[in-house]
Amino acid sequence: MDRQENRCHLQEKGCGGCPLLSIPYEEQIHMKQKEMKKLMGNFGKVRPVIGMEYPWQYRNKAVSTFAEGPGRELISGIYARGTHYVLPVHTCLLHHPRLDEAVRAVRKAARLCKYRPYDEDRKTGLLRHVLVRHSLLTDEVLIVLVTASPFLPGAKTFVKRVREFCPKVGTIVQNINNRSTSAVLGFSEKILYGKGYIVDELCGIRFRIAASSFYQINPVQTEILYRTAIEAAGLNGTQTVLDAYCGVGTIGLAAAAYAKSVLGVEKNGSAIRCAIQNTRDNRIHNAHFLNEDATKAIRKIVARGERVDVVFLDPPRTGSTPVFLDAVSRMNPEKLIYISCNPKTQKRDLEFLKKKGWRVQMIQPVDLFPHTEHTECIVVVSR
Ligand SMILES: C[S@@+](CC[C@H](N)C(=O)[O-])C[C@H]1O[C@@H](n2cnc3c(N)ncnc32)[C@H](O)[C@@H]1O
Repeated sequence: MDRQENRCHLQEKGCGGCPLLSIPYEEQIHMKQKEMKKLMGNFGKVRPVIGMEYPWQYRNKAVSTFAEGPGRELISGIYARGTHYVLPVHTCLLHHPRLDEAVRAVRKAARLCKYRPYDEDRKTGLLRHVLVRHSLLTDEVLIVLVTASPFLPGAKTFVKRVREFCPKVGTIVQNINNRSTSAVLGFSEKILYGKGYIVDELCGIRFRIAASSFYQINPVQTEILYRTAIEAAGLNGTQTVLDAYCGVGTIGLAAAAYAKSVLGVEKNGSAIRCAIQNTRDNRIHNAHFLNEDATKAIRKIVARGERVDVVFLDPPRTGSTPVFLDAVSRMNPEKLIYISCNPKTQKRDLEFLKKKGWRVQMIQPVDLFPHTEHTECIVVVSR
């Protein structure tokens, strides 16, 4: 690995995005292995962490926050560690280069349109953040411009300029966030240009990704994650599958070819609309999706006396709920495949399942987030 790549001027200025950057990647993997063994070792053998061949430029998503520069010019970047001061970011070692190109285009167009950054204290100005997503399949970029109020003066000129400066921009969405919050996105949005989503491919399946849908940020490692999880499920075409916390349907739709049927459950409405459309676009006839809280959905399934053979669950960082785990346990599937980006809450949930008589069969960490302290982990559980 090129040693030069381990140097970043942003880190010296206080960027907290890559806390492990100064450590060689092989050593990072070694540290993550030790960490996972310490955390999960009581459940059984922890397989070697699957690292990334080229652990750079892997991110398909970036968020840049607007602020005022020293000469009152519009700048954008990330908050310096532990502060509310925005560090200007022009390039990042972890971003796909198209993301930086798109953010530069937005900044340049916004300056030409004389847009001002939103000031949280004074409640003045317009622009809060820009979120960009890139598709490795089409090389297209989705731009989400987050504004504090709905009116975007000269929106047509803004769109024209952004497309001139970055021709790979496939769609531009305006998201309105007028709340006092650290959350990036607000609840309402309008499409300024294009279809409002981009299409990417994982495991041979095409996925629509809308502005507010969850989508894994490292597509190369995500393919490895999903293939490993689906293989570990041991599907042979006869099993019924539940994909809980399914996002745009990625795991369930990738597993559908090996299952009798798939039911996906997700509480984000726009993600579930994408999931339904993704089944149609990929001509998958044995998958269905439900827009509901996963805990409520599983309780209803169990109350109806129904059961599924295999459960994939991939909850948010907070993990699942005792009610969900209890209901799944009572439903008694052959296998649970628990995928998590937060092994601490995963461990808590596994301890709950252990008390109900479940046993861990496989622990497979996958490094989805090189140069950061985070690790994704697949755990297979059965009775
Ligand atoms: C870590 S993501 C996994 C998504 C998907 N499996 C994937 O790999 O792209 C967690 C998902 O759970 C959804 N979610 C969060 N809380 C939920 C709940 N209580 N019920 C159902 N879905 C929920 C989020 O919207 C998000 O899409």
